[in-house]
Amino acid sequence: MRSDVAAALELDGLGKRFGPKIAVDHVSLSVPPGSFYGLVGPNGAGKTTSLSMAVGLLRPDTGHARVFGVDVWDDPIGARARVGVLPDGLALPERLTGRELLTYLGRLRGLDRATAAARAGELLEILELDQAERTLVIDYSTGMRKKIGLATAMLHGPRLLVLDEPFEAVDPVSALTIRAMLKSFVAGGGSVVLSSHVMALVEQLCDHVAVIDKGRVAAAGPLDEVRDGRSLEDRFVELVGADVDDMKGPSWLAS
Ligand SMILES: Nc1ncnc2c1ncn2[C@@H]1O[C@H](COP(=O)(O)OP(=O)(O)OP(=O)(O)O)[C@@H](O)[C@H]1O
Repeated sequence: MRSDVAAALELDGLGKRFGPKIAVDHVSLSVPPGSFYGLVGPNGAGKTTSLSMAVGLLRPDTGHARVFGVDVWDDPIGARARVGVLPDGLALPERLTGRELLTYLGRLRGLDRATAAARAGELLEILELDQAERTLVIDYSTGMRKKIGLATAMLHGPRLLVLDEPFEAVDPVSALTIRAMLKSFVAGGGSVVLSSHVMALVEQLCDHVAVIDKGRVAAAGPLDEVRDGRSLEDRFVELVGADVDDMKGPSWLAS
């Protein structure tokens, strides 16, 4: 496949088993370049496992993942240059300040000193982390870690961002900042794939969506096609087969 016409991200029959548990069962998805793609699914559906395989962090048992036509396992360096990743539970060097971390990672990714410093400063300011200039990453709150993780994903100027729950634990003002940043990234021709449990957010931000359930793709495509005239939440509940009438708390808590 030629990279100038390729999907931003293509998953082709990805599968992963952990012992007897089939976490991901032949997932195939195509993310068009320039799209804002949401991945939703119940807890344990296989979203994180799929995204980890998609960006080369976890080796699949079956299938392939390609970033702009570049196979993430055949050409990991080529693929990594094109994608920025916010993984679940990102491990960061903790004994650095946010600025030191971004500058260091920028240099590791081949940016010259001046560019690394300028991008670090700009990202810290946009994400409102510049106040934490003298704070070590180990002392960051969960939301601040999410924001610095997002900054590390963007630092090398990739054309695709793959973000596992980027809004989790982020305060509403920061969430607005991140949304605006991602929207302008897409408006400028970038592509975003993100997972989220917040249907309203996916509905507002994304133009494409995939519903993952029990390791499989239950539905995927343009948002309006997947919603099929309903809210995403209603469609989601319908697709994953939740019995809303049967939902109740423990009997001892009701009395
Ligand atoms: N390293 C692992 N070892 C064993 N089982 C795993 C491992 N990672 C994931 N699983 C299992 O694979 C399944 C899919 O997990 P995954 O984390 O991909 O789901 P998810 O859709 O991201 O869930 P959530 O929305 O709760 O984050 C789950 O049943 C999980 O317990």
